[in-house]
Amino acid sequence: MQKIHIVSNRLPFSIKEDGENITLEASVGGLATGMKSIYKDYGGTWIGWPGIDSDTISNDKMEAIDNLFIEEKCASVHLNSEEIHLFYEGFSNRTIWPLFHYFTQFADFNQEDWETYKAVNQKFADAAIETMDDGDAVWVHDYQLLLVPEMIKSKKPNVTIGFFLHIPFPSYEVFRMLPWRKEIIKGMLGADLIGFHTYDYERHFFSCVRRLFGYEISFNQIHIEERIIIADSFPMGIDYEKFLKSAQEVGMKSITEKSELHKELDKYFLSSPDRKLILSIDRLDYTKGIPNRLKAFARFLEKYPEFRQKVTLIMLAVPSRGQVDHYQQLKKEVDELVGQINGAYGSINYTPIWYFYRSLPFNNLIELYSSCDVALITPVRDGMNLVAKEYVASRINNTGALILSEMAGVAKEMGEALLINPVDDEEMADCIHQALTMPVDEQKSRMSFMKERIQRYDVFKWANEFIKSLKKAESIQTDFLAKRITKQLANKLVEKYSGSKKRAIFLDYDGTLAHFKKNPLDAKPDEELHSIIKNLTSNKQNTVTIISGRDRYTLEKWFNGHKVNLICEHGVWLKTVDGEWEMLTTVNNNWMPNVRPVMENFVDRTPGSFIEEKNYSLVWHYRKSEPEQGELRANELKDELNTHLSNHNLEIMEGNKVIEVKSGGINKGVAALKFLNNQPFDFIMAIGDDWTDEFMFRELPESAVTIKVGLKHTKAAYKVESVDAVRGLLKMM
Ligand SMILES: O=P(O)(O)OC[C@H]1O[C@H](O[C@H]2O[C@H](CO)[C@@H](O)[C@H](O)[C@H]2O)[C@H](O)[C@@H](O)[C@@H]1O
Ligand SMILES: O=c1ccn([C@@H]2O[C@H](COP(=O)(O)OP(=O)(O)O)[C@@H](O)[C@H]2O)c(=O)[nH]1
Repeated sequence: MQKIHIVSNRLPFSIKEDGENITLEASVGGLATGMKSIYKDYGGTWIGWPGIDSDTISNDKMEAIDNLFIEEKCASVHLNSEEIHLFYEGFSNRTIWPLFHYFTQFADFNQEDWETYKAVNQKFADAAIETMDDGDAVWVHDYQLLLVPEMIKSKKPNVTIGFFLHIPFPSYEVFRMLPWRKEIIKGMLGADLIGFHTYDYERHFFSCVRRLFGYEISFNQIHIEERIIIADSFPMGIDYEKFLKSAQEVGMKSITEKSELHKELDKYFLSSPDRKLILSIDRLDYTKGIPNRLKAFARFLEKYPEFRQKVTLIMLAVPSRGQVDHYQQLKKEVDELVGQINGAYGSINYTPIWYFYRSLPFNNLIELYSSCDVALITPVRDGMNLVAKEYVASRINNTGALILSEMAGVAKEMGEALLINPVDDEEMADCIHQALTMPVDEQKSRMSFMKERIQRYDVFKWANEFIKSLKKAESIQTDFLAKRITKQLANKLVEKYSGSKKRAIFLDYDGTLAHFKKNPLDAKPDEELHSIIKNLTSNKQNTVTIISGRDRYTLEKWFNGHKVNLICEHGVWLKTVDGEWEMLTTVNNNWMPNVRPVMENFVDRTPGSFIEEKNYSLVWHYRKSEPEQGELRANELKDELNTHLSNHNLEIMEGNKVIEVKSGGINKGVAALKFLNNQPFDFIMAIGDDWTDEFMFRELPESAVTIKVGLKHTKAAYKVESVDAVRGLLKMM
């Protein structure tokens, strides 16, 4: 990996104008802080939108701004009024944002917005492509740029791409509402590594990938024909030391050094020693649960009147996305609620809510964090929520209490906070009471646990862990490519094949010669496969064997007329070209009456699954079932079977969406060796796709050409990506 570039909607600087003078001001946000260490250390460029409407400024001024960005190793992507309206306010913030935060009733599905979203994503991708060399890596951020990974990958397959989603990834039941759901997933899958804040978002993503595309997922790897994609969770952190140090500095300031805000806070506490402050900070966004929070605060004042006059809520609402109607409506609602509550509970010398509708400079934020006794952070949904971590980091003596919504990603890491349901006014009101009356020892104990965690996993660690995984994703892909049969390697294998005189060729059927079908009986050989087998078997030097888990009647019917040997049921039966069926091993099936009812119970409980009965095995198929349920039940079934099988010499085999129970000691490896029977073959080749084929790969002599179909870990010497690639190779022979 050479340089690492960053692509995000916003650049990490904002433009400051003072008359004619234009300067850039560095953002202090978490993303900007974490990424600066990455793109500068790795000599990359940060590609993004400078945050201005290119229609509103002259070309000269735009050029001057671009040059300022270039000095900071940033490349700007210009957006005009229409693009800002349809891409940023439109598809990003009127479609994806509400939908991914479960505000389905707010989500617009507008074709024009979608078209512009695609076009603007292409603009970002093109800017990245122009900046990158082969071998570089790029880290793309967030929901505004979901299509960028695929757009880059399709033009530059030799760069490694990371993607991080900063907002929740919703459950499939919500995601499926999106008319362009497949395109969005395809866009993300252009990345080699996809990161989320929490495991819940990750598993929702996997579930969408499975349902929409049926791709195989093992552990956290998605297997697509020619690529492996890793998805993982990386909970974003903050610059812990910076918050801690700034809070220490604030604590040491003399009266004259203090800001106006800080003096006001001091005055508030001095006026009565038992006064308390509750803090609320967020962008004014409907996902942040501000109206519910206000109602709960009002309920608290109503339910615990002894706290009136003594407790004030400081509410900082930072203006955000003001052109989007739902944000305008929220502003109105919040203004009204604050007015009502202050009207109902306030007096000449007491204002229950101090409401600021603006952003505050960093130092003021620290003053608020360190002065407030309670932080009330109650989003209805939030990808992470860094404010919660910043509050904890700024509590230098470990006092204070954090009330946190269980719907924020950060709640997963903050088990010691007072976790609440953000729409439950009553619970929140009681929690406010609990926080305000919490003994100091308890505050310190809870706070110190949380602190330790956010100190360890800070924003730098977060960024470095992501890059480490990106490098791992790159090496997994390289390993695959090393075993992969390229055109060149295929030519070499064909040369070896042609130079040999007596050849044994073992071919698995499903997933190797034929694509999987929902109903296994539909996977019969097509014209192309018949002609491949005909061609291979017409060469007298070839001994071709189909070696499969299937029952003998099906294979005999399908390959009737071909000069091919058949090994069925994983090695129980053999039929040579002109011979009759013979058993390769002696087995009995007196265990079946015990096992069948167990499987039947699983068929009843798992819609779409069914039992296949072979002569010497029973198979439970779940390809047609709901994917997660199928896997869950498969594990359960294995567990249950183990308890029933202890008296028999049986084996449980896990194939591709099947669990097969058969007599022990039978497998494709044993069968292949018996078949070879020490004959002098000078070329042995075996191709297979699943776990049952690994027996063959292991047992055959080292000189054999063993080939795995798919990207999973294997004993085979080579890998090909698909059934079509297998057919391509066989056609060359
Ligand atoms: O760029 P804006 O439209 O002004 O919005 C500001 C940012 O809001 C979102 O923040 C998210 O990222 C945080 C850090 O990972 C996370 O803590 C929070 O829960 C998210 O909502 C958005 O994802 C960013 O792209 C915006 O720039
Ligand atoms: O006046 C303000 C208020 C907040 N913040 C910062 O805005 C970020 C908010 O991030 P969070 O993850 O909590 O929510 P988001 O707004 O990204 O959804 C935090 O780093 C705050 O310190 C800020 O810079 N100025």
